[in-house]
Amino acid sequence: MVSVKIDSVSKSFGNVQALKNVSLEIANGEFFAILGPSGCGKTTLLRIIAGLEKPTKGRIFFDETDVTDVPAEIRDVSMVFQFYALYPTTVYNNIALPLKSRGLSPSQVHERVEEIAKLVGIENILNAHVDRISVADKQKVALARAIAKQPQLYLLDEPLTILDPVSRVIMRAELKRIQKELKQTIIYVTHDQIEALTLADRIAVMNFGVVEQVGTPLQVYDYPETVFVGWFLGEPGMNFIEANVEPDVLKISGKTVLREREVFEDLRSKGYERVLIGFRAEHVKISKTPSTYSNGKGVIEGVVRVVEFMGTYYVVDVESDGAEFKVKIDPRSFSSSSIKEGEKVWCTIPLDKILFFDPNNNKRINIGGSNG
Ligand SMILES: Nc1ncnc2c1ncn2[C@@H]1O[C@H](COP(=O)(O)OP(=O)(O)OP(=O)(O)O)[C@@H](O)[C@H]1O
Repeated sequence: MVSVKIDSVSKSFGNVQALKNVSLEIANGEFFAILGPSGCGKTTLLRIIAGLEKPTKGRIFFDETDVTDVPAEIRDVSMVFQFYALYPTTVYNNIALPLKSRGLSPSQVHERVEEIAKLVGIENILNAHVDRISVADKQKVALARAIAKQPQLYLLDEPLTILDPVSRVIMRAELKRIQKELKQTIIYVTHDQIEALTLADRIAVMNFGVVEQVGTPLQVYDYPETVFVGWFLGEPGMNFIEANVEPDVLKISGKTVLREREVFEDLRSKGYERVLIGFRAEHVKISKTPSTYSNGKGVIEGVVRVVEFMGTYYVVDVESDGAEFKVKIDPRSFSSSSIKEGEKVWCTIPLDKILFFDPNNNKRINIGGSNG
């Protein structure tokens, strides 16, 4: 297994700049996810790491070795794609072929096929033709074949996207188990935040060819460095509202929502008169009884616009003088009769769950103390 260093990589296709100065370091044995919306450059980056695409600028290193000009065939990586491409033969042969080409003896091949099949959970279908197995099993065979190559690096490009929702959840858990046993470096491309958050040791969140943030799942979720990362992660994404900073209070549309001298002195000393406040829907407490701001919490008055039942939770859209935000509520602490559309509500947010962003560049402002 290897570590991977991506050093200032850019890639253009004609006028399209698919990657803009991307730098990342992936540690030995790390499960590293590249997460972002469609078209953000994830696949291009993976293909550059595999050697299937050349960067316009920048270098790629495996451990200390510069592999930028090393052809794909000798980079010793295994790729698993969204659409598996299997040999039209039995499951057994699909796993055995890479082993044979590595020069293993027939008995070694047999032993290893059984080992890998067991690891991936396909030991019962070894004799089946790949045309006759389920989509989820086909993806498992693709993974087993990748493992049989015993590469120094695994590259997975949306391997679960093709599966139905139920198989996807099962395979996600399986992948996590397999990775724990494999203990290999894996780079995993996905647009699915749940996959990235549940599987990865660290995540790079990308947007428009740029890496917006790299961090552990908790870091990127709790302390997004940019508005995009806050918005992209979470269901629903983070709320953002523009607010005015006064010497000791924060106001939204002229109404005080937070009184916290230290924080606002800090913001004003940094030159901010306006900021974006960011907070997650699940950190808001909604109430029909009036509440006022006090130390350690902010209060936003508003009117309920929409109440949506999402199965395991409710999302309430609240409007406050033109600003809108979402509140997430556990059904156990909510009866749909209690909060109705059109009603006035008071929404409380703990100060340590409020982040501040620069409205000019959409980056998070570091506040001394609890704000990351
Ligand atoms: N061979 C190519 N020729 C021209 N443009 C390309 C090529 N490959 C990718 N692009 C463009 O580069 C940008 C990034 O594409 P890429 O496939 O890397 O994104 P992605 O994040 O993987 O998206 P998706 O999840 O939809 O595959 C897109 O605008 C895409 O149209």
